[in-house]
Amino acid sequence: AISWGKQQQSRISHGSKKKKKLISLPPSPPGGLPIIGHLHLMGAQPHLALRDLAKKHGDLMLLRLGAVPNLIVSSACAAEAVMRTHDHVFASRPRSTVAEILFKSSMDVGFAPYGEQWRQSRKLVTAHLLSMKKVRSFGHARHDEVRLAIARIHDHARTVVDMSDLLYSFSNDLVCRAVSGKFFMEEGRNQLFRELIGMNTAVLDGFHVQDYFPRLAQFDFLTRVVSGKVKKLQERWHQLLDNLIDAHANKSSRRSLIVEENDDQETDFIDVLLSLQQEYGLTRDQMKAIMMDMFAAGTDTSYITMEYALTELVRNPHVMAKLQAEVRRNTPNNQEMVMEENLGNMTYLKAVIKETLRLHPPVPLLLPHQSMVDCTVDGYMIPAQTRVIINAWAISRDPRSWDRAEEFIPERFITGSTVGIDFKGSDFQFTPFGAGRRICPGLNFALATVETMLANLIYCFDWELPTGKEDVDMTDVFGVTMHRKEKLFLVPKPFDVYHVLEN
Ligand code: HEM
Repeated sequence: AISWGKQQQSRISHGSKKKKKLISLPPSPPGGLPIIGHLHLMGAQPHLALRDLAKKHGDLMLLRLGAVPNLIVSSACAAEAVMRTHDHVFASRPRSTVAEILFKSSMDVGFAPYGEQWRQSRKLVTAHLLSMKKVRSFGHARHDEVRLAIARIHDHARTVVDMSDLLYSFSNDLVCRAVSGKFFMEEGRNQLFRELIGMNTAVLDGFHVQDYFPRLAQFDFLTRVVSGKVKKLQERWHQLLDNLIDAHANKSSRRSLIVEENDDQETDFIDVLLSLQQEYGLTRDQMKAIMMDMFAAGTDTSYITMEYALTELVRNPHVMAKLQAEVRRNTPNNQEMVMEENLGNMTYLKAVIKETLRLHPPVPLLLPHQSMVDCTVDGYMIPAQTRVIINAWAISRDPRSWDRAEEFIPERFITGSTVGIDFKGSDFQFTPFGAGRRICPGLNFALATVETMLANLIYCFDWELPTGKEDVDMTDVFGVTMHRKEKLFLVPKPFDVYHVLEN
């Protein structure tokens, strides 16, 4: 345990009695209060508050939030120490009571502590649900869903369209379709999914006494009320997912299709999980926890990325024009849509998406990590069971790593000193998907979704702000995922895609 002495100095000794080497804890801001510790310093925008504190106290800093010690990581170098050099120590997750109820004792991937159960689920997800091959096999489904979304926009062309709602529905429907195939639309299930996913985000985002004051929580009335609410939500999820699994299990012919490992077919995640049940010894609860993870992790994140990308494009007309030229030049002029095979040469599109993720990482503090044993990082002692918050948002706007860090300049990924920097987990100044053992396994799924949709939005329409609007409000709302406060309303003007060459 950490001793919070006068200077928050817990010193441990190494070596023989004669040669004692003292190692101190990372610096800690003054002003910690009894009981709540540094909680009051976090405010409504913790990513900003933590960045400002780090400027004064260092890139590795220790904060006590309630009763829990938190290591705050605020530079590329410190992030590399935690997610590469000592990744094996920091690859666990802290206990989250809400996640434990929702995901039945953390049988999922995202909230599970490091260990055999997590390793198994993670292997299953990366090898069978989110592999590159599997992502490619959803190409038709993606095109279908993009086509539907584009048709909806056409229906409202030249009027003000709620693009936030449209992009959210698109993202939601695509993940639902990947998980449960054509069943997701039946009986209005996509609406039910939408409601339950929204409720998940709300409970996972909330402040929960038990996570900061574990001992107090057992006597806390509010904790019991919240737990009751989460249990009800969990029951609704389980009813829905049980129905879906049963419907799939009854279609034995579909299952035999997968046993043949015919991955090019669009087989949904439930089909795959059923076919792997024996090999992985999967229980129903595990299957449901993994499915819920896909909804929780896959919907908001992709939607937020598309919404910010479109917002930045509208605010930066020269970037929009350059991207539009690239997308229209690289799409054969007899096509009504951009197909995935056309995306290969669209370097600027990829740079625009990178720049969006740099300025607006949807998960600004990543998911919390936790140390499993005592460890020395950068000369500081980090005790076992320390929660770790990586301020990816601050790091990807850090002027020590980025020129004109606050500006939207996709070109920085094509020429200059930051060319070639990628988000795949080896450039620690840019980790919107995390890095190391806990890196997001949905990266390729997300990219395929965002690239295809964005290319089509830009190809099929010219975009304008509603009359009377000069700019878009960029206020963020902080949470596990951070999104724009205001909805994005835009006016789409259809582009005559068959006359690209003449133009
Ligand atoms: C632009 C979209 C996305 C972003 C920015 C994103 C970002 C992240 C981040 C930051 C983490 C935590 C990494 C860490 O702990 O260090 C994560 C974890 C995870 N993501 Fe994503 N994600 C996205 C899309 C998706 C999609 C589409 C899926 C699945 C369909 C997905 C599934 C997961 C899962 C299962 C985890 C937990 C991994 C683990 O704990 O081992 N993500 N993601």
